[in-house]
Amino acid sequence: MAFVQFEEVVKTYGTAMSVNHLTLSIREGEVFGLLGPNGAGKSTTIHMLAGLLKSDGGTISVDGYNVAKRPLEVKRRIGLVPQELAIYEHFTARENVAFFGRLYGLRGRELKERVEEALDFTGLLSHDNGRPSAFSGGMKRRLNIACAIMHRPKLIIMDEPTVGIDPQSRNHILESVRALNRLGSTIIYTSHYMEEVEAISTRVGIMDGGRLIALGDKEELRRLTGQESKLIVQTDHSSEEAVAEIRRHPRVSSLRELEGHTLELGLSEAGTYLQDILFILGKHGLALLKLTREEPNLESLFLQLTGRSLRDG
Ligand SMILES: Nc1ncnc2c1ncn2[C@@H]1O[C@H](COP(=O)(O)OP(=O)(O)OP(=O)(O)O)[C@@H](O)[C@H]1O
Repeated sequence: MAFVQFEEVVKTYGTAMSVNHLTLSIREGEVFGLLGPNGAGKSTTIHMLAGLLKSDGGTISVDGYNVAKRPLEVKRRIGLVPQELAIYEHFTARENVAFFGRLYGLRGRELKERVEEALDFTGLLSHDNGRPSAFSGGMKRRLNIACAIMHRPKLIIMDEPTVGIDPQSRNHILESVRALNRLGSTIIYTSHYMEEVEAISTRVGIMDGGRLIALGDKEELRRLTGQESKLIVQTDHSSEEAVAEIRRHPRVSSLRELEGHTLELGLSEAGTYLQDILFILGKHGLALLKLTREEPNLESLFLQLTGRSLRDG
């Protein structure tokens, strides 16, 4: 059974449909990446899931509990890391995490242990008495995460947790997403950074204009693009014989000759090829100057589905 289930969920603002009949199942143990440009409906979707926003139609359930009918059961299972920081500047890091722990009903030794655990997990233990006003943007985000995970939720929802932060904190956050998942939490993660989503998600949903326009694991999405991997080969000079021979290789499905003694090869699915190509180049006395492989990515899939770039928004 799905751990998170959206069934024909709708949210409208005035006449505009921000979420348009969304049906989506997320299994327990997944790191689910929700990708889409600004305004796609990602935040609206997860705010409805977390019970912060009422849907105008359809149903959402978490672990079998209907979000509208059993909000407390759902909230107990969810840790939401919001896009806007939800921490108190005048509390220390430790006081912030403890504050959220009390909201979740934790007291005494259990509270103390969980605070320790959450600070340690987010790498903030040595800054526990510092106040967020003196923290970097990345440290504030990590504190935001500590507050959201301290009750060990089964489902962690992160809304663009790495926007505008330094690379070190970004890596720390991505690493903690993986670690939380290994510890058993299901993760839903929104982003418009496709590299990030590609790197950490087990499955990806792509939203645009309130609709889910693609869904699958990386391999399924790659097949959706219908695009091949490309190999770009630059040599010191050109040879027609070498080109003819490479063109006949069973894995080479297309070949384009580019400027500067460069070939662009489209590669079909199975089988080895690199050894053979290098052998052909050597046989015809060509020296290899540069070799790069380009994989189709989520950006190209989005472009193909919508005719727009993800980054354009
Ligand atoms: N409170 C609101 N009132 C009116 N329109 C809203 C409101 N909240 C969101 N919208 C609209 O709903 C649509 C989806 O917005 P949403 O914030 O869910 O997108 P998003 O994919 O999360 O984008 P971002 O990456 O910018 O957070 C947008 O067109 C937005 O303008």
